[in-house]
Amino acid sequence: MQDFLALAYPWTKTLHIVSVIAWMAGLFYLPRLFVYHAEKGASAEIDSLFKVMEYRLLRAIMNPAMIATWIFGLCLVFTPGIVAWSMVWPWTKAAAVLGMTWFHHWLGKRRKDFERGENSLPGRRYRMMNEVPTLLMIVIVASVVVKF
Ligand code: HEM
Repeated sequence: MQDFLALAYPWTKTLHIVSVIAWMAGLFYLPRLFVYHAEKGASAEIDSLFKVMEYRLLRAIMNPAMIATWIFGLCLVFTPGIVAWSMVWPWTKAAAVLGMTWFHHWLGKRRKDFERGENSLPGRRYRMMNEVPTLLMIVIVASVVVKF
């Protein structure tokens, strides 16, 4: 298994980065949809259009992309010689990735609130929360590139 992971390393990393891009696109876009939904979703027609967009973005893109990111990321973790747990970067990356996964689930809960017509947060709050994935992404990319 270790030999296979070492051989597959460039492809595993390619698939990891591709899944990360798809996941991040959704993590940036879904809170933007929530901003507009919270502020402009008054008419029944607009409300149901937002609900369909949010459902499809989460189910068809973000959930599969998050699962693929985790699978290929864990394959990289088990590839021999890639992660040195004595260094700091694997721990900062792991903490930020757990934060990103929490944020994904938080968005999923807010989507259900909108679906039930029970959203209680203003657009301003979603604008603020939109900064969370940006900050986590900076920590993650610095961790894997600088490798402090
Ligand atoms: C979900 C759990 C994740 C795990 C277990 C994981 C794990 C890993 C591992 C072990 C590497 C290999 C580092 C190397 O080849 O030196 C890697 C590479 C990378 N990861 Fe992740 N990762 C995860 C999520 C993410 C996320 C959310 C992002 C971006 C926001 C990300 C961005 C990257 C990038 C850009 C690389 C390539 C770095 C390079 O080779 O220069 N990863 N990941």
